[in-house]
Amino acid sequence: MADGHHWNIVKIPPIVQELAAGVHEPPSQYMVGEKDRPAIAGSDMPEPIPVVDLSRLFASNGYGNDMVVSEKQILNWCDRDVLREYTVRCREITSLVLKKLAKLLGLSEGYLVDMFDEKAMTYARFNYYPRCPRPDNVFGLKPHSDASVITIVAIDDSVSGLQLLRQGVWYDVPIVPNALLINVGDGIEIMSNGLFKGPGHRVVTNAESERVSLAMFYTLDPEKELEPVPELVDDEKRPRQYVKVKTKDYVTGLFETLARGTRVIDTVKISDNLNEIVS
Ligand SMILES: O=C(O)CCC(=O)C(=O)O
Ligand SMILES: [Fe+2]
Repeated sequence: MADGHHWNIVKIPPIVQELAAGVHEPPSQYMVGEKDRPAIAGSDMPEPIPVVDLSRLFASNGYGNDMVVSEKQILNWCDRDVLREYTVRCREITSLVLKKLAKLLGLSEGYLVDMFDEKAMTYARFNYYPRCPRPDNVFGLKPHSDASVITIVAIDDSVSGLQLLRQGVWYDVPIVPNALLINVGDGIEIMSNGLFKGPGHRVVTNAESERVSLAMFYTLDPEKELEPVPELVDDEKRPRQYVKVKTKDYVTGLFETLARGTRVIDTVKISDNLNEIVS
C-alpha cells in the first residue's frame, strides 16, 4: 500500500439467511470441530424450570402509547412504541428478580436494583436462525454466558433450540407458551462473588424450521465497575473471586472471547495464587 501498511483483508461473511436459501451444505467456517459438535437433541431438564405468573404486572395498559381515550380517536398505523413499552415492562421484571436475588444473598432488598441508575443500559438482540441443512455440525449461537446482569428472553413458542449447560450436560430448555425466560448473567456471578453462576447456554440449529428469539440484556452504566459486593467477600471463608472490571470492557470482552471460543468470565476470575496477592 502507498503508506507501506499491509492490511489484512477479512472477508465479511454473507448474511446467513441468504446463505441458507442458496446452499445445501454450510461453508466450512460454520462447521464446528468434532469435539464441540452439538448433539441435536439435548437432555430433558431433571426438574421443571420454575414459572412465575407475572400477569398482574401487565394488567395496566396505555404506557408509552398513544392512549385510546375515545372510539372516535384517529390511531397511528404504527407499532413504534411497542419495543419501548416492552423494554420498560421487562425492566420491571428485572427489578423484581433482582430484589429476590438480593434477599437470597442476604443483602437488603434494594441493594442490586439500586445499582441500576439512569445510565444503566438495556440492549435488545433480535435473533433469527434460518433453517440449517447441517444442525449436527452448526451452531445457531455458540456456547456462551451473558455479559449482562439479567437477561430476559422471549423464546420462539414453537421451535426449540436453546440449551443450557449444567454439570457438563446440555439440557433442552422446554418451550412454555407465552413465557419469558429469565437468565442470570455474568454480572450477578461477579457481584455475588460466585454464589450465583451465569449459566453457559447455546442455540442449536434446525433443519426443518426457522426460529426467532428476542433477548433483552440489562446491564449497569457502561462506566460502572462490576465487582463482588463487599458484604459477600470474607477473607477467611469466601475470599474475593473476581477482579474489578468496567461494565463496558466486560461487554467488549464477551464478543472478543466468543470469537476465540473462550469464556469472558475466565478473564476476571482470580486464581487461588492471585487471590493471596489481592486479599
Ligand atoms: O435464542 C435464544 O433462545 C437465546 C439467545 C441468547 O442466548 C442470546 O442472545 O444471548
Ligand atoms: Fe445468551
